[in-house]
Amino acid sequence: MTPDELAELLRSHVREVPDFPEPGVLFRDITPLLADGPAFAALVDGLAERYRGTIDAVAGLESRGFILAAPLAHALGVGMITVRKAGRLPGPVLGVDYSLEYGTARLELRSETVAEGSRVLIIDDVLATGGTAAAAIDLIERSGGTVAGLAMLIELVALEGRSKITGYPLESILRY
Ligand SMILES: O=P(O)(O)OC[C@H]1O[C@H](OP(=O)(O)OP(=O)(O)O)[C@H](O)[C@@H]1O
Ligand SMILES: Nc1ncnc2[nH]cnc12
Repeated sequence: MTPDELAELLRSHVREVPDFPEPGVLFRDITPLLADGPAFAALVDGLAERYRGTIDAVAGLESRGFILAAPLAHALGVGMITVRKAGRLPGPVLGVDYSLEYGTARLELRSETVAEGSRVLIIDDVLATGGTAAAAIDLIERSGGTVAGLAMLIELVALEGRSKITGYPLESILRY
């Protein structure tokens, strides 16, 4: 599938929900994509084709990133790293506080799950302000990994998340 075809696949399977989870936010909901077996499979296949042979692990960002990271890691035959919200992982963990389009949060990672010098692909559904992605980069690097790239299904360009992660290869399939 070409990048344009993948973008169209996404565009036709993402629902726009105004004022969720709070007034003023236009929420991009990927659940229609996940519920469509052939569409979800085509997306994972497209990502696997793009990254095959170039990475050693896939890091998924809780929780929607997990849904993408697990099948992609499986398709590539590499491990999956879980970057989780505060208090979910048994210690010892590394943690970092960050801000969201709506609210603040904390991400944690078990650094033992990142092999020294491994090339890690960070994946998530949406890049908004970039706070989550920047926090994940910080955790992977403090754990000894190398961030080989970031893959986002959707990039909300107006929120300028890309400016928080300069110097890292960031690819988004669909930009609004
Ligand atoms: O670029 P940012 O402004 O940091 O926002 C992007 C993040 O926000 C959403 O996650 P959320 O924290 O809502 O959690 P969820 O996946 O559990 O719904 C989304 O899945 C990204 O992880
Ligand atoms: N507008 C949005 N839609 C879906 N997920 C998001 N995460 C942060 N902002 C979002």
